[in-house]
Amino acid sequence: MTLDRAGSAPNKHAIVDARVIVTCPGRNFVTVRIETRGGVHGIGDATLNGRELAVASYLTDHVLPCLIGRDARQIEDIWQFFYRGAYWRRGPVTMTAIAAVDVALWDIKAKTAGMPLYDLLGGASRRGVMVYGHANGGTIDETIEQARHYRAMGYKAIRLQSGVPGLAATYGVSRDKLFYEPADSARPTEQVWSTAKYLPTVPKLFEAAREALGWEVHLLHDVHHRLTPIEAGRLGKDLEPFRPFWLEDCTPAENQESFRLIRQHTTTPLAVGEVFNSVWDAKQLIDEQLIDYIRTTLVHAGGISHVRRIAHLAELNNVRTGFHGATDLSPACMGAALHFDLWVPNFGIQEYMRHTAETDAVFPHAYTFDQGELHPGDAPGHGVDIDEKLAATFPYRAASLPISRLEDGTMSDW
Ligand SMILES: O=C(O)C(=O)C[C@H](O)[C@H](O)CO
Ligand SMILES: [Mg+2]
Repeated sequence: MTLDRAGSAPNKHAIVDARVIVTCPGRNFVTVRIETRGGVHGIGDATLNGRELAVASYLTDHVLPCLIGRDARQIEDIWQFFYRGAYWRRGPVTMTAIAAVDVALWDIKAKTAGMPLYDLLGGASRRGVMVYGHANGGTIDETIEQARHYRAMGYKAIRLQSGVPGLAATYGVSRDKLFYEPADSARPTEQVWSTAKYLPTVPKLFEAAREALGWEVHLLHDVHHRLTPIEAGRLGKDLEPFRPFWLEDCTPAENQESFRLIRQHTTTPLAVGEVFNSVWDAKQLIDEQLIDYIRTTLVHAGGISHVRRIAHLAELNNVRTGFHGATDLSPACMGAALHFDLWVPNFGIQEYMRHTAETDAVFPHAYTFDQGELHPGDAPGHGVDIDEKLAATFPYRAASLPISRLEDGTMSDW
C-alpha cells in the first residue's frame, strides 16, 4: 500500500532507483543512492567500519527492493516502515542501513525544495560549526608539536592522544597525521593494554599542553571505552586542573547507570555515544543528566529523523551534541551532519578528521573549513555527491578494527 490519495496524478516523487555503492578510496565506504522519477537523486552514508558488507547486504537484500515505487517525500513513514516493519529492532547494521536511506531522502527533499538542508531543518542557528582536530604522537612532545600545527591552521579545539610508555600501540596514535585509520588489516591486529600504565600519562599530557598552548584552546581526550567507572572518576578528577573540554567514552556505556558513579566524582565534562544506535542507548544518560555531550551521529543511528529525537531529548536536559566524525564516516555523513550542526539549538562541537584526497575526489562536497569552523555550504540538499565512475576504480578491501588484550592475554575493550 502507498499513501497516495485516490485519483492523484502519477507521482514524480516516486522512487525509481535505489542502489548501494561500495568503494575503497583508501578506506571502505558504503553509500546509498536513491533517485526519483523526476530525476532528483540523493545519497546517504551506510559505512559501519569493519562490518561494511553486512550493511551492504542488509540494504541490497532487504531494504532497497521495498523502496521502489514509494514516495520519496514520505520520509517519516519510510523510516517507520523499516524500523517497526522489520520486527527486529535497533542494532548497528539495521540502524546504519535505515540512516543511509533517511539521509538520502532528506537530501532529495531539500534539493526538491531548492534549499540547503539546514534551512529545511529550521534554519541556521550559528555562523559556523566549531570542529576539533586530532593531535597525536608517540610521546607527549610529539603530540604537542602536532597540536601546534592545528593551532596554526586555526583550530579552536584539539583532541590530544599520545603513546603510553611500555605499550607498543594504543588507540588514537599513528604515523598518519590529520587523519587516523585504525582498520589496518584484513584480520584484526592485536594490541596490548594496561590501565596502570595509561592512567598517569594523560594528566601529564594535559599539563604539558596547557603550558605549551595556553588556556584559549579547547582540549579533548578519548579513552575509547577502556576504564572501569571508578578509574574513569579518578582520571576525570586528575584532569580537572587542566579544564578539558571533555573526556570521551571513559567507560563502556552499555550500563548507562554506571555514569552516575563517575559523575559523583568529577566535574570534568563527559562525552559518550559514538557506538550508540538509538535513543534507547542514551535515554537514562540524558534523562538523568549523567553526560554533557552526546556523540551519536546520523550514520549509525537512523539518520536525521532519529538523531533529531535524540538531540531534542538532550536539549531538554542540558546535554549538547558532539557528533562522531572519524574518517570511517564518509563525506556524505559529514555533509549531512554539518547541516544538522548548523541548525540544532543545543550544538556543542563536531569531530572533524580530514579524509584523503582520493576520498574527497570520490565524494565532491560543498563543505569548507575556515578558522576552526566548518560550514556545510548553501547548495540545495546536503551538498555531497558521489562520483560513481571514480568510485568503481577503488574496489572493496577487507579491513578490520584491532582488538585489545590485557598484558596477561585477557580480551579487553579496544
Ligand atoms: O573518533 C573517535 O572518537 C573514535 O573513537 C573513532 C573510532 O575508533 C572509529 O570511528 C571506529 O571505527
Ligand atoms: Mg571516540
